[in-house]
Amino acid sequence: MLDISGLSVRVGGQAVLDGVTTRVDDGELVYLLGRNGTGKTTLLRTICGVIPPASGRILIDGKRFTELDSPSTVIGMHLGTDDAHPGHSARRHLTWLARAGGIPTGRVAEVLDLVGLTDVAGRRVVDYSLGMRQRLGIAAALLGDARTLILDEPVNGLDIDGIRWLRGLLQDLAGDGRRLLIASHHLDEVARTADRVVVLDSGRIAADAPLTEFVGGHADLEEAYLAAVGGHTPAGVIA
Ligand SMILES: Nc1ncnc2c1ncn2[C@@H]1O[C@H](COP(=O)(O)OP(=O)(O)OP(=O)(O)O)[C@@H](O)[C@H]1O
Repeated sequence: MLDISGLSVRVGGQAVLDGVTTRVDDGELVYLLGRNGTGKTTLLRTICGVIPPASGRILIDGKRFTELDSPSTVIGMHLGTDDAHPGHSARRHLTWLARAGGIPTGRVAEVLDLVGLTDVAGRRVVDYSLGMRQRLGIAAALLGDARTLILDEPVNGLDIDGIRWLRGLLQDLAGDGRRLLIASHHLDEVARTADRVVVLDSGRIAADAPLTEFVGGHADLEEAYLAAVGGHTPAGVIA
């Protein structure tokens, strides 16, 4: 289980997350929604140990990130499409990540295959399209075969086939009992696959409910989302 409790985060002297409490259970596909600048990426980066929390607690299988012996085999992360050195090939990037994470390099070919990049694995990342870089980021997240997966807007840039492929992959991963927390603005995908949605608004949890319960009496997911964020102009960071 991924368990987040009373999490507050300050970035550049300003409060970005305030008292965030939620969890992702085994086999759950949870989408993190919210307006631009409301703290989704900050939450995902804090879960992945990139940003230290000001207060609160994040437990992954009962341990804090800093207590994990082999983080890449416990939590897989895709936090952006520009993580790879542009002059390196996908294969070289993943091999480096595998070595750094203590993962057998034989796994590289497996994840390249899983994301459909085998045929272009020798090409430099600078020549990759956004969709290909998304696939590479997803491959990196899958490298350690971790049971907790954190993905920041993985749908962006994927073509229609790619979106369909990713949908199936995410459902398979959740079906295997993995827990997934995914930030997204793509409500079509959320409506198709989410078990639960968590909505952030100005750094606080505005809603956290199973998809069917969240949509509830609203016409559709979009209406439910807009009701959850109050339909107001975003206030930016917390005062
Ligand atoms: N390195 C930083 N320095 C200063 N402020 C930052 C930094 N990173 C994020 N912030 C601020 O934190 C707030 C939350 O940003 P964050 O990227 O987490 O939002 P988000 O919900 O992921 O947005 P989006 O949907 O646009 O990706 C914003 O006000 C942003 O300006």
